[in-house]
Amino acid sequence: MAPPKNERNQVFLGSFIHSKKLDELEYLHNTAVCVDKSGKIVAVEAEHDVEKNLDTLYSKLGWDASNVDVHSTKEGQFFFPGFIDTHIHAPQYPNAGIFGKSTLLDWLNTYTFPMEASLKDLTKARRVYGRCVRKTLSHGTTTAAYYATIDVPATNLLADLCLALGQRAFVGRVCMDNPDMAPADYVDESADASLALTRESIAHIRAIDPDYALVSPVLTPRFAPSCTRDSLRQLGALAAETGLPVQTHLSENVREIELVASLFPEADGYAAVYDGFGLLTPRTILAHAVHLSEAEAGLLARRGSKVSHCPCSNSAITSGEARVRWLLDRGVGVGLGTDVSGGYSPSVLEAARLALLVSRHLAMPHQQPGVSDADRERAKLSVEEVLYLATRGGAEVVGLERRVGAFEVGMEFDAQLIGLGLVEEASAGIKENEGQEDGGEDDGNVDVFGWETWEEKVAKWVFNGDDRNTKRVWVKGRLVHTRV
Ligand SMILES: O=c1[nH]c(=O)c2nc[nH]c2[nH]1
Ligand SMILES: [Zn+2]
Repeated sequence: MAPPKNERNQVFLGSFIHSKKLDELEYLHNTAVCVDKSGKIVAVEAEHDVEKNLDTLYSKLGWDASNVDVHSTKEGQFFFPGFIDTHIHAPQYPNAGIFGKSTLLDWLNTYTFPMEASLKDLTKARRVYGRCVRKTLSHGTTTAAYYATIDVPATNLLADLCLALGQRAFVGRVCMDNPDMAPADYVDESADASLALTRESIAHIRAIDPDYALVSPVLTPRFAPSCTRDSLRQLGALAAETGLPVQTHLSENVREIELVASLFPEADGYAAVYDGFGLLTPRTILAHAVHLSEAEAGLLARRGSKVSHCPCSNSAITSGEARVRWLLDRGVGVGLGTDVSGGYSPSVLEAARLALLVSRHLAMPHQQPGVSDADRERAKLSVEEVLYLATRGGAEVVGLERRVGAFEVGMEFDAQLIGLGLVEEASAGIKENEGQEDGGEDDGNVDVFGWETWEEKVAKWVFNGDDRNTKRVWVKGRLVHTRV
């Protein structure tokens, strides 16, 4: 069941920050963003004198003031577009933080497949998926591209929960029909069975959300080694038939790449395997893309396929550093993925901060032999750039760039209200835990003294912020999370 529809129009007043382009944030102060009952932004009035102009604004929009809810920011607060997690495995959520010293292929067998298989139990699946969706919402994730499991009822349950809890989502039943790459109790019986089950899950999602207004299916071959040629061929045909998005993994780990070369010797590289089956489309989300060749990056750019950069996972399970600047320079769209639970954190803010740090590693002198000093320096991503990847970049990766990612007329209102702790002059250094003693809000690790520029406040949020700063979250104009 979907959350109740808004019966009222809404005006959000105060400071709004969003990406204008890759390296530029726009700061809109004293601004009114008007959102109609359907969740669409119908007006953005910058430098709005609130008291004077609200009535004028309502009459311009044909709104009756008695049917409008007004939300204002408090000092130190700002609205930011909701985050887009372009790659996350909901059934792996209980394993977040559990990976030891494993790398991809042994990690899959040791931790991942057993946990995913166990979610055939729908009681367990409900507990895990409910927590995962609520937790990601609390971190400001308004859109998530989820992998579920091979199990249809559990996959459908994840879609139901996203709709009920109000998160915009892509939900994919995982296809894996290669018995050599999976435990006996966690594998599709055949390529035909894999496709039939996938169609079943698509039909369920179409039944609960006919226009895919909030939740959409996504075709999900796990990765090339998990799938037979027959299932990859049928999935490519299904992508062409339905126009549905596709998500899979690409070039994450060196041993995985060797495995792909041995399983698909006819293909000229890992990306070419997918291309040969029609799976590189403008709606394809490729997670990781750490070790791509120049030819593969060119192929992705020509096909319009996009990359989900997962710096947390790539660091945790020792996969490597994806070259984000290098991909962007070649015309490949990039967004951020938490990749729970290869990645240990469900937070896209954490992914943004790690994307920035990993880009600094690429700029270090011992890295990338043969690359010039200037090009290494260019690898560095800024605060503005990683926030772009977390919002507009992600929207492009999941094909929603016209609908979400910024505060623009015509877009839908997917947003988070961010609050940063202001250190009071009078009490600073006197009381301990002053927030709690005052009964005030817990603003976590971000301390703002009042003299910072807005650019500095945003940088402090990116490096020290967490879900304690995410006070409220809206999807399509509906309030879906309030920090208590
Ligand atoms: O990060 C990853 N997580 C997975 O679940 C997976 N499966 C194949 N390749 C994978 N990579
Ligand atoms: Zn993954």
